[in-house]
Amino acid sequence: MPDTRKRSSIWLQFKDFFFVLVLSLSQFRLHGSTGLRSGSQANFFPPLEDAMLPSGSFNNRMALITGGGTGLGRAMTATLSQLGAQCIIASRKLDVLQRTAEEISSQTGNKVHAVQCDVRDPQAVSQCVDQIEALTGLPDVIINNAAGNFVCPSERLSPNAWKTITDIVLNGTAFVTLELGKRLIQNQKGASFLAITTIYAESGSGFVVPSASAKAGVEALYKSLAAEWGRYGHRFNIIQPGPIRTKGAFSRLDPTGAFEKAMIDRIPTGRLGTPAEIANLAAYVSSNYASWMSGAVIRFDGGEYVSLAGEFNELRSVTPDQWKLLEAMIRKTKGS
Ligand SMILES: CCCCCCCCCCC/C=C\C=C\C(=O)SCCNC(=O)CCNC(=O)[C@H](O)C(C)(C)COP(=O)(O)OP(=O)(O)OC[C@H]1O[C@@H](n2cnc3c(N)ncnc32)[C@H](O)[C@@H]1OP(=O)(O)O
Ligand SMILES: NC(=O)C1=CN([C@@H]2O[C@H](COP(=O)(O)OP(=O)(O)OC[C@H]3O[C@@H](n4cnc5c(N)ncnc54)[C@H](OP(=O)(O)O)[C@@H]3O)[C@@H](O)[C@H]2O)C=CC1
Repeated sequence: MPDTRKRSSIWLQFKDFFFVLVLSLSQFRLHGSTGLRSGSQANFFPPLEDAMLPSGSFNNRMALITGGGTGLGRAMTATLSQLGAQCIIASRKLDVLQRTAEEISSQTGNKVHAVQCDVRDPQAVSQCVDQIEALTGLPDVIINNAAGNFVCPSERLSPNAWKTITDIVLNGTAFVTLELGKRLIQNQKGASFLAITTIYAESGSGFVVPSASAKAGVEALYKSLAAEWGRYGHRFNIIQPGPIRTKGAFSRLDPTGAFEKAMIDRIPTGRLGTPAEIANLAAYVSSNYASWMSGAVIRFDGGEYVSLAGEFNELRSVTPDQWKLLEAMIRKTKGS
C-alpha cells in the first residue's frame, strides 16, 4: 500500500477509536452523578429462567417461529419445545436454523424442523407453508418474530434500505399470516398468532424510522385480524419487548456499546430483559391458558416506556437533601 494511503487508513482507524472513546466518556459524564446508582434496583427483579407453564402444555401442538434460529426466536423455540411442541423454525440461513434445530431437539427430545424461507418473498412463503404442511401439518401456533433493523439517520436512508426493513417486518409478517390464515380457514383449524414488535411501535422513534413504521403496521394488522378472524378460531396478540441483549439487535442498534449504560439507567427495574423471560411470556400467550386473550398488546420492557414518557421522571436523580430544599422553596410560595 502506498505511504499516503497507509497513513490515511491509520488515521481513519484512529478517528473511529476516538469517536467510540468520546461516546463512552459522554455516557459516563451523563450518568455518573445520578442519585440512585443504576442497576442497584435490579436485585429486586431477578430474572427466572425456567419454563413457567406445566410440562406438556404444548403436547401434540405444532409451532412455527419465524427467525427461530437466533436470539429471541431461538429462546421461544427452546421453551415451546421443552413444553412438548413440535417446532418449525424458518428464516434465510439454513445452516443456522439446522444447528439450532439440532441443539434444541437434542436437549428436549422433541423434533425441531428447519425450513429455509425469506419472508419478503410471497412465493417463498407459500412454498415454505407447503413444506410445513408436509412435515407437521398446519401449525397451531404462529410466532412472527423475524425482523430487520439498523440505526441510521433518516436522511441517509436509500429507498432500498427503507424497502428492505419494511419488506421483512411488515410485508413478511403479512405474507406469513395471510398464507397460513387462508389455509387454516380452509381446513377449519384454529390457531394462535403472535407478533413480536417493539415499544417504539407505539411512540415512533427517530433513527429507526423504517422499523418503527413497519412495526406500527404489524400492530394494526394484528389488531384488525383479531377482530375479523375470531370467527375462524384465530387469536392475534402482540408482545412489545424492551431491550434484551441479542447479537442481531445490539450489533445493529448500539454497535459500539456506548449506549447500554444509558439504556439500563432509564429502565426502572434496572436491567435488560432476558430471552428466557420473553420466551415464557410468548409461551403463555400462545398456550390454551390464554385462550381468551386476543387483540392484546403486551408491553414487556421493565418499565422503560413509561420511564421515557413521564415528563418529571428525571427527578429521580434529585437527592433527599435537594428535596428538602426544593420542598421548602415550593412551600414558601404563596399565591400565583
Ligand atoms: C439511545 C440509543 C439506545 C441504543 C439501544 C441499543 C439496544 C436496543 C435494544 C432495543 C431494540 C429494539 C427493537 C429492535 C428491533 C429489531 O428488529 S432488532 C433485530 C435486528 N436483527 C436484524 O436486523 C437481523 C437481520 N438483518 C439483516 O439481515 C441486515 O441487517 C438487513 C440490512 C436488515 C438485511 O440484509 P440484506 O437483505 O442482506 O440487505 P442489504 O443488501 O445488506 O441492505 C439493503 C439496503 O439497506 C442498506 N443498509 C444496510 N445496512 C445499512 C446501514 N447500517 N445504514 C444504512 N443503510 C443500510 C443497504 O445499503 C441497502 O441499500 P442500497 O441497495 O440502497 O445500498
Ligand atoms: N432484542 C431486543 O432487544 C428486541 C427485539 N425485538 C424484536 O424481537 C425479534 C427478534 O429479534 P432478535 O432476536 O433480537 O434479533 P435477531 O437478529 O437474532 O432475529 C431476527 C431474526 O429474523 C430473521 N430474518 C431476518 N430477515 C429475514 C427474512 N427476510 N426472512 C426470514 N427471516 C428473516 C433472522 O434470521 P436469518 O438471518 O437466518 O434470516 C433472525 O433469526 C424481532 O422481531 C425484533 O424486532 C423487539 C424489541 C427489542
